[in-house]
Amino acid sequence: MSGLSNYSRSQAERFQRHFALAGFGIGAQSKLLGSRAVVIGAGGLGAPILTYLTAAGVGAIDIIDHDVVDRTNLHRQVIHSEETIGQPKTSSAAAVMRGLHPEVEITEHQEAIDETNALRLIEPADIVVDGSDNFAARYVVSDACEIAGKPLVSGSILRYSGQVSLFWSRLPSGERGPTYRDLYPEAPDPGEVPTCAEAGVLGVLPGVVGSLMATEAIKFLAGIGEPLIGRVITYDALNSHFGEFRLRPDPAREPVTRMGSGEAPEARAAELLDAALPADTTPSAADTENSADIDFNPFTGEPKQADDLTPGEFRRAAADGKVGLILDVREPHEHQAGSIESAVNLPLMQLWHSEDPPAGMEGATEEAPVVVYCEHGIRSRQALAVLKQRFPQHPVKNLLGGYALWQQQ
Ligand SMILES: Nc1ncnc2c1ncn2[C@@H]1O[C@H](COP(=O)(O)OP(=O)(O)OP(=O)(O)O)[C@@H](O)[C@H]1O
Repeated sequence: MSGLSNYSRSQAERFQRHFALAGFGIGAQSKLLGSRAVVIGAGGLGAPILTYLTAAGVGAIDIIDHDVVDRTNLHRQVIHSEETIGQPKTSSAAAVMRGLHPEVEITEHQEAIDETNALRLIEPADIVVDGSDNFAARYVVSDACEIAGKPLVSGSILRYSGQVSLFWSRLPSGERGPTYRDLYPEAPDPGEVPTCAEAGVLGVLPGVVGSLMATEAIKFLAGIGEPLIGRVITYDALNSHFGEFRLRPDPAREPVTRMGSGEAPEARAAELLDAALPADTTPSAADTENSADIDFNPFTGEPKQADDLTPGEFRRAAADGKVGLILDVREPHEHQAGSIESAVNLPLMQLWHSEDPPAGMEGATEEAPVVVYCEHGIRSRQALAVLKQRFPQHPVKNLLGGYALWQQQ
């Protein structure tokens, strides 16, 4: 379907404002009508995602959710209603979607996505949109998308804040794009991060974050604009603040090749680092002998930023008592395997979901800032962006090249 003559009168009327939109028009609309989105979760995020994908004219939408509608869902899951309490969320949502756009092809999967069915469920997707609310589902969906090379719009919310990104492991350029595992390599231990049921969530928040997710999916399918690849948007409703940080694939992370294989055993971490580093970015002897001269992160190739400290600069600052707090944002097992003396461990995931400044941050000053580090200086840059956004009064620096480079010296 490409020309206007291919549209029925009612469809032409329905999409008139898209046709009139400069940069969109009949071409982009036709791409939407010819595409298929697979949406996981018909809950808080799923409600705006499913509604807007349907209204925008995505031709086929698969809904995956195993749950039934509960009254506690209704303060945010606005696709459901009092009348559908007790009914499967898939059919409750599908009824609203069919009312909105009868021509959309809806497939209901009333089942939980897991390691056994994920590849089958996402197989028909032109884009996957994850509106689930737990780590197990997010890793399964991310791993399946990485294996199948599917683009994935991912979002999460808790309390008053949320985040969105578009992960695509197999970029059209042939390069590897970042995935959820590059943002959060491993799931936190059970109980480490509270759920929305435990910590609460502002009812309107999934409306904002889910709408951002729907926007990214629609842009991607319609082929317009700049996709949110390699960037993570953060939203803090309490302070009315949008932030953004960049995300790159971790070169030390082994690509996921089969379901359930995503988490590299701890014992292999060092081996993986050596094996996965691109040859031309391995720190040379000269680089590591004189860290003051390093003006790039040898693990990513990224140039040194104004808020980066080389290992040499960090050592000198620490020796002069000019470090307020050393924050290790790696996972606890990484911290236990070896860490910088007096560093406080606060994994990135916990940092992200915590509202309070890390203990000890209050004392940080321009002369003695917080220094944040991870294994290769990738997660720590995300932590730095989060800390700067939330607590701008406390200066923060990033350890260039992370623990791996510091230790090599
Ligand atoms: N593995 C999964 N497969 C499919 N759907 C899932 C999976 N895990 C979670 N979901 C669905 O994702 C949705 C997330 O919605 P939301 O975050 O609003 O939480 P909820 O589970 O409905 O509510 P609450 O946690 O308050 O009981 C839910 O409808 C849930 O059933």
